[in-house]
Amino acid sequence: MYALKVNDIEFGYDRELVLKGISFNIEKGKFISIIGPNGSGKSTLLKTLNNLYKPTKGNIFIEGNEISSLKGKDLAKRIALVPQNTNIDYDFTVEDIVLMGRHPYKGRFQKENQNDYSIIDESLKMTNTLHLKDRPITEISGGERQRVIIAKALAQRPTIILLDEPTSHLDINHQIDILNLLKNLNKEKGTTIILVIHDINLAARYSDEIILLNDGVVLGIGKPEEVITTTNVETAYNLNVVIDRNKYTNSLYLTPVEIKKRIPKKQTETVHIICGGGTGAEVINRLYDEGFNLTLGVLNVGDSDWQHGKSLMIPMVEEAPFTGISEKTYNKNSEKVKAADIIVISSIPFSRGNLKNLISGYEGLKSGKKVFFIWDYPDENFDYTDGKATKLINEMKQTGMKVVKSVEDLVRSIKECT
Ligand SMILES: Nc1ncnc2c1ncn2[C@@H]1O[C@H](COP(=O)(O)OP(=O)(O)OP(=O)(O)O)[C@@H](O)[C@H]1O
Repeated sequence: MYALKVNDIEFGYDRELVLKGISFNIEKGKFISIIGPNGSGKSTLLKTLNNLYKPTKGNIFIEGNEISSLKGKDLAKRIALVPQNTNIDYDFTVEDIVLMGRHPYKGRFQKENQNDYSIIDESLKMTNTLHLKDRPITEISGGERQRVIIAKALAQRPTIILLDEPTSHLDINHQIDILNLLKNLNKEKGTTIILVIHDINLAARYSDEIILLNDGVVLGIGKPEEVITTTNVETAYNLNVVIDRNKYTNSLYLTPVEIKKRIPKKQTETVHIICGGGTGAEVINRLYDEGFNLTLGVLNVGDSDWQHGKSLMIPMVEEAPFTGISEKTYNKNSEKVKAADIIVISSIPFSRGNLKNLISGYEGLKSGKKVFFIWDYPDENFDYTDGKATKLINEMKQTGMKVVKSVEDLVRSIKECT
């Protein structure tokens, strides 16, 4: 049985629909983030999941029960909402606030009993707020208040906790603190956590699954790597990004990149640059600024030249990270070589992995293209291919490949022959 089943729901505040046919299932014990641009409907969705708003179409099932069939207190024993703005003006103590979480378990006029007080203490302990128990809620910090509101939700003893931007207004240290607390709850108690969050990198790091909302519809749902793709982020946020893995946490890491304005095209020639590992950056910049049409290849996804190419939106032939060039990729690169007027080989390492890149350049040369090689190696011991690469380069030189000493040299030579 699913913790939550959402079946084609629609909802709007006035005439316009804000949720436009949303469906998804959430398994018990999952940690789920809902992300999406401002106004995409995240908070509204969360409120429908807590029955604060009733969908005009579709159904929501909480642990198999249709949400509207559950009485207020029965619903509150299953699901707790930590709202976005928790400004409390009255001088309630922290303990008073957390006591409110026991409301669903009490009859009218019934006083709290010992059991309630031990659950409150346990909730305060879990959120590391026991020491604040007698303090007025108005006199504690934002981070502490967020913990206390979570403690109140815990005192409700729900199986699902919904949180609307629990980390907004918190510094990075307290953001991590709150997310670790939620992750512990999720792991130790099996509580299903569903939170709205703006920080995509934190969502990717903590979540089992992500729901990406865009303009009231689900644009993506699934594991972080299935949802956080350049295409989805571009569609939802209108943002050009590079997606990599964080080397410390190994979670997806997204970096927005500036899209440089393309200068008016001055050249009609296309230059295909064979590069990698940062050897292409300067060549790319110079030829880009000169207005040439550029293509790049073969670059492993995540490579620094790959990132550079992405940020300038240059078409390129890509290979999976840290893998050799497959036959299919090699053929794609050959297509780009054929389509180009000029081939530039940057001072790529003479490694086995790069032999195929050099061979592509050689093919271009044999088919009559102008091929330039930037000879910018610090010493003589750079051939890791038992001499194969050196032999190839020598043959290419004899076939007419032009060797240049620097990028400056390259640009001058290219301009001379175009
Ligand atoms: N109480 C309301 N009455 C009328 N319209 C509302 C109300 N609350 C939200 N809206 C509208 O519904 C749409 C979705 O708002 P919602 O707050 O759900 O988006 P969100 O994705 O949570 O946004 P944000 O990231 O900015 O918090 C917006 O166009 C918003 O203006």
